[in-house]
Amino acid sequence: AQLAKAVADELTADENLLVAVCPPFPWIASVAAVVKGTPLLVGAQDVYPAKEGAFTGEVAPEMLLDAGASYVIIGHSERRHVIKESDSLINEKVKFSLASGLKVIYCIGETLAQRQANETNAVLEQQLSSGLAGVDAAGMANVVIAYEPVWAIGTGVNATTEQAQNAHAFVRSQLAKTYGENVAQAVLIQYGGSVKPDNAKDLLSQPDVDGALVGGASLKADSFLAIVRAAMG
Ligand SMILES: O=C(CO)COP(=O)(O)O
Repeated sequence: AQLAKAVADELTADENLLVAVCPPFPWIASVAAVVKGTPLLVGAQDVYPAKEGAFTGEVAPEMLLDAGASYVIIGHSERRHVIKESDSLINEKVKFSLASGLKVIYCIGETLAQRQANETNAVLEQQLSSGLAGVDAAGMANVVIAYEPVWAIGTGVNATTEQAQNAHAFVRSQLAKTYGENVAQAVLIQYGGSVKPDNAKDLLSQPDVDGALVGGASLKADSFLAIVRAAMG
């Protein structure tokens, strides 16, 4: 909550900029309390797709909304690869969260082996179609896509501006095929994976890179704010 407050204190409202922090579950309510009335929004890192029931250890969308979250990250690479969430569970989470009134940050991205095998676009296409199955064009108004190449997350090795732009342009072209050009242009596509103050400006200046999903560099107010400033241009 201290970190979120330090960030919120420095943020000025800007209609062209959305900034959210997504703390682990135990801190959502305390973070939401300190950023209330500021432009800083709050999200969760995961959710379970049920309103209520016997799902010990899981957290429902209504609980997140009640705690003050408006966003939820779904399909993060660690959920896919470490926790072994299936495409169908991820899709249930996306649909249920949207129906519950949460905005979704839907993460996709290829592993190093998939990139080296030239499978990046195929993986992105598959993750988009499976994760967003059943989401209509209106629903996409509440979806942000985060392109996070798995090999770039927490490694210090970010995608080059060209790799990021190519992947983002491909994602947008896929969205255009499914939802039409207007929806595709309106969807925010964030890049994530070793975003730092010194590479944020170059990455964010790419035409199809609309934002950043920041991990390690978000853990210090100074570096997170430097990235926010880079996003402001
Ligand atoms: O996974 C990420 C954000 O969710 C990225 O993490 P890093 O910025 O630490 O690479």
